[in-house]
Amino acid sequence: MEQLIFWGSCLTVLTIFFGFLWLKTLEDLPPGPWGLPIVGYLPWIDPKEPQQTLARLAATYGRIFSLKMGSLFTVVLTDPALIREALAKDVFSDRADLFLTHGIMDGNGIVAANGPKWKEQRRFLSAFLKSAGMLKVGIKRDVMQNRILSGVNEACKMLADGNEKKPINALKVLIHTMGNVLNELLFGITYAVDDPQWRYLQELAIEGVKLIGVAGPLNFLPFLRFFPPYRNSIKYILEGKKKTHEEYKAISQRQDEGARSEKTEESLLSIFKKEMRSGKSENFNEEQMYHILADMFGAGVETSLTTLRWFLLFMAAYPKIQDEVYQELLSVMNDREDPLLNDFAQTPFTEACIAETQRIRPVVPLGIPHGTRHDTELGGYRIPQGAMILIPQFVLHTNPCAWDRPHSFDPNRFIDKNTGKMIRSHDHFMPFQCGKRVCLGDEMARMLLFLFGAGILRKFRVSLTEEYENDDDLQEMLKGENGITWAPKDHDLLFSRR
Ligand code: HEM
Repeated sequence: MEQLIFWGSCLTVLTIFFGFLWLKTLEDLPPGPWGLPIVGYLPWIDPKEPQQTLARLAATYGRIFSLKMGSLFTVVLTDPALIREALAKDVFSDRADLFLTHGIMDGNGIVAANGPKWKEQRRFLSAFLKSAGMLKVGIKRDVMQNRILSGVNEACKMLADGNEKKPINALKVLIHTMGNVLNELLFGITYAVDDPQWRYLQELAIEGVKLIGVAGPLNFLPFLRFFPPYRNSIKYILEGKKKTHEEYKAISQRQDEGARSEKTEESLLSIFKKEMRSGKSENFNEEQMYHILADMFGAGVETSLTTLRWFLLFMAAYPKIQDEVYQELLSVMNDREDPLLNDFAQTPFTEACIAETQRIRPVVPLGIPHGTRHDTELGGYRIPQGAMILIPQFVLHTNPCAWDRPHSFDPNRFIDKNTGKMIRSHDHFMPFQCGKRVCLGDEMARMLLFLFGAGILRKFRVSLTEEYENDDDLQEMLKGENGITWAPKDHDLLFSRR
């Protein structure tokens, strides 16, 4: 009996001691909800609409809070000033240790890279995009404009070829045409619409992004990859990565064997290879080249394409707003059917509709996570090294203190009532994030969205099919679906020639 009391007392003292030590580790961390061992807060995160879970937590905990995603300590920032302060610093510029970035991409490419390698590759890509015409002014900008317009024209031709009473899934048209704008930029080639290899790459882009989400359990509990249904998803993603790299290798070999043109010489592939041959840096190697090309294609096409699909969907859902856009385009373009980048400054309502689409349906509603390089401090709290930093765009974009009726589609909120001009900067609007790692292609994204959006609406009236005449069905469809991006559910639209 005495022995039992002795061991019982020892156990109690040890429990209190270790409990105290554990509580000490939580001291000064941002507040937040408790979770369970191993899985953390994951069981409470709505897998279909994780952005809604974070919005609810933000309403309770405010501008900065923390939670465990699996065993990964996560800090969520919902205050624009804190976000700007953090993302301007080197210490917040890494990527968090997710299965997607570290397990599958192994820190290669640009999106998953960290430290000096990331800095070097970012500098190289930024210079490349500028030389390719991603500029606010200058002659080179026309090169980019023409490149995009050839995609817009092909898209409009494909939409016009359809019977205007027959609904069209715009995804198929846009992924081919917008994808080819990026193919030309990255490889100097475009694919024919029925090229089987291109069809496979498109399918991969459409299906692959559905399989793993930023807040998905696989990112935090990598052992799940051995169990169904995750096993099949990972198999598909890894197989896709391998086949994509094989296709890039084949393109590269064809060009080495003489299949060259002015366009291939100016492509990212060609410029990367020159850098590789110069031997200046070990980060310019073949493996990294395939990752960079895949990253640029994924980051450029998936985001812009999904935003454009949301835009067309909202235009179809709100025909009066669409008519206002059409009238504005007509007043600036008159008989000219192809939009130009210079029209952008004179079409504030069109620009406002694109911005409102990005506000209400940010394609990355939880943002692209960052990670901390070493222990640091933010907003008066301690942030440990290796923490994941989430910038939930959806929470910022729908904060009721910053936006009137945040869940209504209302482009006029971006129009200055006195001047009629577009309000370009808004504290709580960050579709491209900000700071050191801000989207590298933000200017090109604006060009793509305007030229494709205005080009299509100048030529076509876009409408919903009968399927969505009932408002409940429409609202259900507008909830979209979450993967790497938040995309509209599969749908068809009617395109009638103006
Ligand atoms: C509507 C379209 C787009 C949206 C909403 C978007 C949004 C974003 C966001 C939120 C990030 C993360 C920034 C961060 O980590 O702080 C990002 C990164 C990136 N974006 Fe975009 N993007 C778009 C289009 C493009 C285009 C057209 C390109 C290039 C052709 C591009 C290239 C990149 C790259 C390379 C990164 C990684 C930057 C890095 O890790 O340093 N994006 N984008």
